[in-house]
Amino acid sequence: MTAPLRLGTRGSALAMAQSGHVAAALTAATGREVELVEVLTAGDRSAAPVHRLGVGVFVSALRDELTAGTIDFAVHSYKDLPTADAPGLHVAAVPLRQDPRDALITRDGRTLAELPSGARVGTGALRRIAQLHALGMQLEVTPIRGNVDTRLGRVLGPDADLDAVVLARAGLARLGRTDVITETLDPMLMLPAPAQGALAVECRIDDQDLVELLAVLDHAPSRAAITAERALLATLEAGCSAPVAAYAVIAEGEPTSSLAGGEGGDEIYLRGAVISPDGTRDLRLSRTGTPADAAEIGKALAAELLELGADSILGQEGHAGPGTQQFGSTE
Ligand SMILES: NCc1[nH]cc(CCC(=O)O)c1CC(=O)O
Repeated sequence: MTAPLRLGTRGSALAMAQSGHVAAALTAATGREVELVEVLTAGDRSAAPVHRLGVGVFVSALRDELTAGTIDFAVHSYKDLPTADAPGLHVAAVPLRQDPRDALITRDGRTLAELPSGARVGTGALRRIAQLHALGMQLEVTPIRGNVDTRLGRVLGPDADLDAVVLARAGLARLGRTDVITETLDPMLMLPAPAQGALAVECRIDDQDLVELLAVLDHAPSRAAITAERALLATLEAGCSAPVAAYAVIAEGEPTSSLAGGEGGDEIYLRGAVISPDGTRDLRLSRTGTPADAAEIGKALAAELLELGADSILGQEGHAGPGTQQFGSTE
């Protein structure tokens, strides 16, 4: 009998939900048993704001265990992964992405457009703070952090002190809590974080059997979308806590018809934004191409944003220079 595969996971409800989901899918597809191994990360131990904890608090502990061989694979929220490659490790699968949009949860059921000026909206992510300010609604944006329940408590709990919070819809979906959502935000107004809603299933690159086994979980269109979004982020030399947003959609083309002489084929549509935290500078562009060119499309869109001055917006944020590894999501 083969020993169960050891899946390292953080202990948070969200991490356990997504690891459990991947474990079940792998067992269903391959018959291999999977055992969850809880790993404590510095991010779980500290109450400090994530942007101060810095580098990869939610990721590096799992990667250390992977490299050391105490676990066989790990599941990350893809948007929390730094753009730099992790030596010796490989993202063996990008499963079907969940809805990547952000969700608004309000205390009294008002939609975003119905919030009065001065309404207190909680979010920790610079990307969300910037886009909320860019709406020009004079919202009072309040930094918050903590796990999903803590954040929801700020607006739904008995001690609610905020009018609204913004959270990733995908996180709520994985926890079975979409019932609390007042409004799923239009990406034209609130463009998601690069790779939001996607998972990365990572193992050691030299574990060839496992690389092949995990590939059954890969969803090619999701991987192409994430490739484009993260190429944009990497080319901007920005990290997952920068006020950078990107969202790629893959449209399936008509099957090739020899009668019509059509080429058919899928198309990728990538939208990207760089917004100053106060919302006064708001660069948004989009680009289309074929999914096979996902990385090039992301790079090209980033280059266009840089031509329009994206670097000076990112520079205001203590933007690190080339070669600097950027970690640490405030999402
Ligand atoms: N660092 C927070 C984080 N990382 C991943 C998710 C859930 C969404 C996803 O998997 O993309 C969240 C919560 C949030 O943004 O509300």
